[in-house]
Amino acid sequence: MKTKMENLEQVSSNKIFGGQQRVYSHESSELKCKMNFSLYLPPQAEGGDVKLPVIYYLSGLTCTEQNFITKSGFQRYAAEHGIIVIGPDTSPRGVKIDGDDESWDFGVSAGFYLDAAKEPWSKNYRMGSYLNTELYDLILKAFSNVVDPDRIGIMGHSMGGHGALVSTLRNPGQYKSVSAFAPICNPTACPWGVKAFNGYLGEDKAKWVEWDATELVKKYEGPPLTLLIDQGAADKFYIEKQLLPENLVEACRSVGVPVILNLREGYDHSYYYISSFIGEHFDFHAKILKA
Ligand SMILES: N[C@@H](CCC(=O)N[C@@H](CSC=O)C(=O)NCC(=O)O)C(=O)O
Repeated sequence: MKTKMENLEQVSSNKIFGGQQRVYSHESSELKCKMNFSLYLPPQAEGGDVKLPVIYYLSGLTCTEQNFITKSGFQRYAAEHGIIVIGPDTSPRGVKIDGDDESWDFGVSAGFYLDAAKEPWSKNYRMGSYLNTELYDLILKAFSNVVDPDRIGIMGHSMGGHGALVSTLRNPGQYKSVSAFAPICNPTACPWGVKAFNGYLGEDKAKWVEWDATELVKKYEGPPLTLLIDQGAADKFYIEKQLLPENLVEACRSVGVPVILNLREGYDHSYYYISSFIGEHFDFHAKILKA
């Protein structure tokens, strides 16, 4: 299938479950660097005469666009439901900033899907605007023959789960369905979040709450939404209180936002866990996006 944008380069394409798993690259104006993203076209996209729902999948710390497409097995379910799936990268790439590769939970591969406010990060680390405006608009334009702009959902894992929740709550109506695997639910109250927010946003905690799902849900006034949260009970990051799903559930209940928390006995934080339940998440999104 041809796209309508010259700023897009196809990096790879592999047939899987009757559809095409592709990777594209493009020059990002928000991030000021070249970025990859993955795109799965289910078999129903062939011919380009029907508009299909879309799900964005946001990966976690240390990931690129590759982890989800090679490890989760999502393509079987996307093909069954006829859903296009987009997977952005997790941070700007090829931009050298002092300290950007010193730790695995900050800098490269750890963009936290927010717009940094503090120098030197604020010039490039604008993953919030990149995801929710630049890439979102690019997909609508480049794949306008197959993408249904009114049926777009989002999901993610860990840092990407935080990104999915925050993107939905900050942009009411843009994503019609949302789910997350082991999300960082309350970053202002966990070590990963405190480190990232201090680094990217600075010391002003008023800025922090604007990127924290547990805080944002308390003020949510958009269209009705049900949050699906999945959590492995044996996940070391859950046990170490990096994820704090109970805080999000409590905040949702305090304001009457429906939330489902599935605690999965014995499962950890890995893609073994994600691949075990990815089908259930596709069922959840399909029910909303195809209603
Ligand atoms: N290096 C870390 C472990 C890193 C890790 O578990 N990353 C997760 C996301 S964690 C939250 O955002 C991940 O998805 N990894 C990629 C994969 O393919 O599994 C450590 O030392 O513990």
